[in-house]
Amino acid sequence: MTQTMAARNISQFWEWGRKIICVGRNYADHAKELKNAIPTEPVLFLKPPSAYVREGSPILVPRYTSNLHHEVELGVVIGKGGTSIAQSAAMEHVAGYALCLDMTARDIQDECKSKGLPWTLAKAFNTSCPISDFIPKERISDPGNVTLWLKVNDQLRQNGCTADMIFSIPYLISYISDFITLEEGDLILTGTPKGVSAVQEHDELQAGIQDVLTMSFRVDRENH
Ligand SMILES: O=C(O)/C=C/C(=O)CC(=O)C(=O)O
Ligand SMILES: [Mg+2]
Repeated sequence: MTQTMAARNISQFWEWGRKIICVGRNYADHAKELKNAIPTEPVLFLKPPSAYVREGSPILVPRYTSNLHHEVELGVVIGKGGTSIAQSAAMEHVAGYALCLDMTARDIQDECKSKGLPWTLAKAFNTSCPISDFIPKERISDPGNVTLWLKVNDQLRQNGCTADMIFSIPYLISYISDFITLEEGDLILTGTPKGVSAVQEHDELQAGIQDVLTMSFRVDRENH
């Protein structure tokens, strides 16, 4: 019997087990609301692919946090890998976008920061990266100027524009690829604008990118 491998489809990149590279403090208004200095270089951290959660499944509040925050972000999906990518060529490496949440256990992050420890348990737990459907590149003509918003139980909490990013998407792709080889299917989370706040079990989160797409997630408590 011959077995054929199903062709991999970038529109399901979250199934590929690739890297999720996150940029922090990339909006001055968010850096200020958390009393952080404006960065002079991108702040990077990682999430594992097990962080992905798709619409229809809940965001689970880890049992060890009592302050889980939402952060709405534009995700950039890499279509062509590379190392030391020039800024001028960076957009050729983009296959498309996704609307993403960088769920953050803020109390754990604060504790890690005060002890000089990594943010892994604050940022990389299961379901810490809710994502929308894949958005083909052609559907967002200027990713450097789109609005992102997030509501909790119908109340608007975040409403920002990617034009306010400190480091642009081409700059981030070039910067990251100097240190970490980018591969097809990797996702870059480009940072969150101001308005982050706590979510609770049973909350309903809705988020959107301009007139391109919306997504919804329910919050549940982890029960093991
Ligand atoms: O330094 C802090 O207190 C918090 C930083 C973040 O959580 C950074 C982000 O993930 C972001 O800005 O999107
Ligand atoms: Mg973030």
